[in-house]
Amino acid sequence: MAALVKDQKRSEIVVDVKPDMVIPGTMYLLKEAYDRCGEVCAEYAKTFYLGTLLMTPERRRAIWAIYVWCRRTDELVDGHNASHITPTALDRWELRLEDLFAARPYDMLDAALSDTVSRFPVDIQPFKDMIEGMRMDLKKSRYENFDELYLYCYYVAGTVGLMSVPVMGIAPESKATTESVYNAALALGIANQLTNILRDVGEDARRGRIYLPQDELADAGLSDEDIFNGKVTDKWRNFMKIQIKRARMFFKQAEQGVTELSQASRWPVWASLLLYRQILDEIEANDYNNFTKRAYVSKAKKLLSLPMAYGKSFLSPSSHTQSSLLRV
Ligand SMILES: CC(C)=CCC/C(C)=C/CC/C(C)=C/CC/C(C)=C/[C@@H]1[C@@H](COP(=O)(O)OP(=O)(O)O)[C@]1(C)CC/C=C(\C)CC/C=C(\C)CCC=C(C)C
Ligand SMILES: Nc1ncnc2c1ncn2[C@@H]1O[C@H](COP(=O)(O)OP(=O)(O)OP(=O)(O)O)[C@@H](O)[C@H]1O
Ligand SMILES: [Mn+2]
Repeated sequence: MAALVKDQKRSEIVVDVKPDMVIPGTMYLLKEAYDRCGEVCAEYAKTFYLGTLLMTPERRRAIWAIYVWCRRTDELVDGHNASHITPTALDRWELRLEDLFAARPYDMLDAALSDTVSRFPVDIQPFKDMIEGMRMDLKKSRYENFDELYLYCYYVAGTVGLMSVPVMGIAPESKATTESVYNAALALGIANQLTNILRDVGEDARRGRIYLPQDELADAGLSDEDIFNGKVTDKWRNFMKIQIKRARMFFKQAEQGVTELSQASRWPVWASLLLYRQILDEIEANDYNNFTKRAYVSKAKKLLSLPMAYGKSFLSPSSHTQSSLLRV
């Protein structure tokens, strides 16, 4: 009898969690949709893709779906058709986002994300904020101070951290507050974006954009002209040292949070943290010439980072482990 009650309960949960099981054929389409998301991720971001291969299958495909939505959002303002993009197009993209969160996806790739947000407690706000970041990017090409730049980084990258945590999961044994884990995820997004900006200074300048705090440039005795001329001077080196130091601070802040994630998610996040942070080392190795040289991490270094990340993934979450060790 007890077993029967148990079975009854279990099947209720199954129906609750997987409404798509009801329509024959949907599961097959959904698999196709997720597979396509995986292909897009593999094509655009080998490093992230590699990282996701280390996750559990459910989490992996959910991260792929999130990745693809972020990539499509970014392509709206950065891709080939970007010059035709208007704020109205972004408004339409936001309506479409609301629809997919309400289980009304427009296309296959949206359908994958729609399924993901029905399975994991992902909030719509960071997605909306990312679109807001793209709106900002359309109308703004200078940042007065770090506060303004931080806000931009939150919109386009901090949001990715917030979207990912509910999928990656916090370790059940972790004693860290949920808030502190989200703060670390936010910090990793900011750190990645700051690194991305420092790597791409020359490329962005050629598009008339300077994602560096204007007041700090002035303090260093630098002007927009200096960036457009792209000459590596001591003033530039000193400015860059400060910017790199700040990006590393955000990576440091993120480190504490990675350890609180569920075991299977720690390795890929460590891997992406270590890999992305090394871009900063490469900028230094290029003697701060980020005008004409693109800092990149060699294949060998990328490969070496994987076992390093694996090792770090065994650092245990904050729990009573330490105090109980002390008690022994
Ligand atoms: C395993 C893992 C790290 C998964 C996250 C994958 C994911 C959903 C990525 C989305 C990335 C994306 C397409 C964002 C759109 C805006 C954008 C382009 C941001 C830049 C990314 C770098 O991309 P790339 O090098 O390809 O740049 P180019 O376009 O080629 O110039 C960003 C710099 C931001 C990326 C930010 C993150 C990946 C946030 C990472 C934080 C977490 C995964 C949270 C981890 C949790 C804790 C507690 C630390
Ligand atoms: N097929 C490609 N065509 C054009 N640019 C590319 C291509 N592949 C990579 N890039 C550019 O070169 C940079 C470095 O590429 P790399 O393969 O090291 O990283 P990735 O594939 O972008 O992965 P991640 O973004 O996770 O580091 C990328 O950020 C991207 O801007
Ligand atoms: Mn990339």
